[in-house]
Amino acid sequence: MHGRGHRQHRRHHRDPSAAECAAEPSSAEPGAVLGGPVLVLVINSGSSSLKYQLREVADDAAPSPSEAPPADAVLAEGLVERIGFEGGPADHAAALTEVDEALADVLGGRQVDAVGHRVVHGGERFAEPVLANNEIIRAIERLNPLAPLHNPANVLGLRAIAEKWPDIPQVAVFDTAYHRTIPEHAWRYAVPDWFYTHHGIRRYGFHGTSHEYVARRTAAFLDLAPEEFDGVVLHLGNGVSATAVQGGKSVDTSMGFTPLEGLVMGTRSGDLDPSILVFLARQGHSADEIDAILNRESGLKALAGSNDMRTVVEAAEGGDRRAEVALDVASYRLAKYIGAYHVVVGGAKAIVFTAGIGENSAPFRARVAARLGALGVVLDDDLNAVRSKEPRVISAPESVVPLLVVPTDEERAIAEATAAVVRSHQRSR
Ligand SMILES: Nc1ncnc2c1ncn2[C@@H]1O[C@H](COP(=O)(O)OP(=O)(O)O)[C@@H](O)[C@H]1O
Ligand SMILES: CC(=O)OP(=O)(O)O
Ligand SMILES: [Mg+2]
Repeated sequence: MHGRGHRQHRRHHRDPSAAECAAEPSSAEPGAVLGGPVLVLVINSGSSSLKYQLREVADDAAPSPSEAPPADAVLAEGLVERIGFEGGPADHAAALTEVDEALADVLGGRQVDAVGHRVVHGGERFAEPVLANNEIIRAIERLNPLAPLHNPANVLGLRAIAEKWPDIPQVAVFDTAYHRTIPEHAWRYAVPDWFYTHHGIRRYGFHGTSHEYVARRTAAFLDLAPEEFDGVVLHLGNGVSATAVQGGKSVDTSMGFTPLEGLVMGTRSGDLDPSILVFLARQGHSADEIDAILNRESGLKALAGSNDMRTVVEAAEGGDRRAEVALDVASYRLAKYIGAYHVVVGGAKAIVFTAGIGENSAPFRARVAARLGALGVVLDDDLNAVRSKEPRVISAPESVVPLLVVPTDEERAIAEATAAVVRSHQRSR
């Protein structure tokens, strides 16, 4: 790993014979990948950061996480932060140039077969990953106002790559897609029809790539077919969302029209009385100000002064009252949703923690578990303290509903979806 300020680029060393064999089918001509491994560059652009991963997807890789991918599937990965801020690259195009430089070494003249982008908002139109062209990119751009922290950066990433590598197929993988199975009684807000018919205002839900991957991986861990899994998946990262999964499908989720609704997040408020917005507007705050306050200045950051769960937990352990209250508010709100979704799915077979906080913060998981006594949940403190990258049980054997930690891997899911789209496109030509 070498870092220049806010950059981290990591190259993974692998068996040279494997690299050679992988180099064979890779070419700018997408026809060459059919049947062979597909070399995918995964781009996950945030508002001011860009995560990437160079991954090889084996020809027999089904989009099922029941088996671990080969240890050497990831050739390189990295993170560029502070895009548009002092010390960071000027814009996403400049960030991509840095990624390009970091990858030049690893690729050594090879060309990637495809680029897979995480796109946060796919609106009503996109229910599946799609091959991106100018028209698709414009359609994604029209959704920018619905995911202001995310979609503009996703569009920039798609355009910058199209300019840099015009012949490489690009696939957009949508956070909203998995939630297209949510029934109308769960997606509809109780407002006049024109909200929906004129503005598309409904619950869409996000983090779908992660929720779907984790639901499938959990089913495999429990020895169930994906469609036999009913449970509650908690994606606790910078953005936080809970999904009610029934029969392997999303039937409700805590984020709504935008990724602001629902739970307490790093910098987002989650649920609040909508009258608060009207009140603030009447006090003279502009729409942009209100938007910025609720998306960037709220959540843990507002309650405890930091959006980083590690800092908040340390502060609470050191006796900081604001941090203590922040953890109480966040864990209480999460427990309420878990209770609701246990009802929604007709009895969860598991409650599953994932993403940065869910996978790593034993103290936060313990605070949530402590509020689930009415469901018969019993945490095992020793199991909860185990640090591992593997799916695991953290509840006691007598727990009526088991608590699990199941690591997510959005990059793997995006890479596999991208390879599948490119292959099916080739077959249909
Ligand atoms: N070892 C850890 N212990 C506790 N919290 C952690 C740990 N590692 C990461 N986190 C928390 O995870 C959150 C970020 O989650 P992540 O899934 O990486 O977010 P995103 O991908 O949305 O940027 C932060 O609140 C961070 O503090
Ligand atoms: C949709 C969303 O909130 O994404 P993230 O957690 O990456 O901010
Ligand atoms: Mg995330």
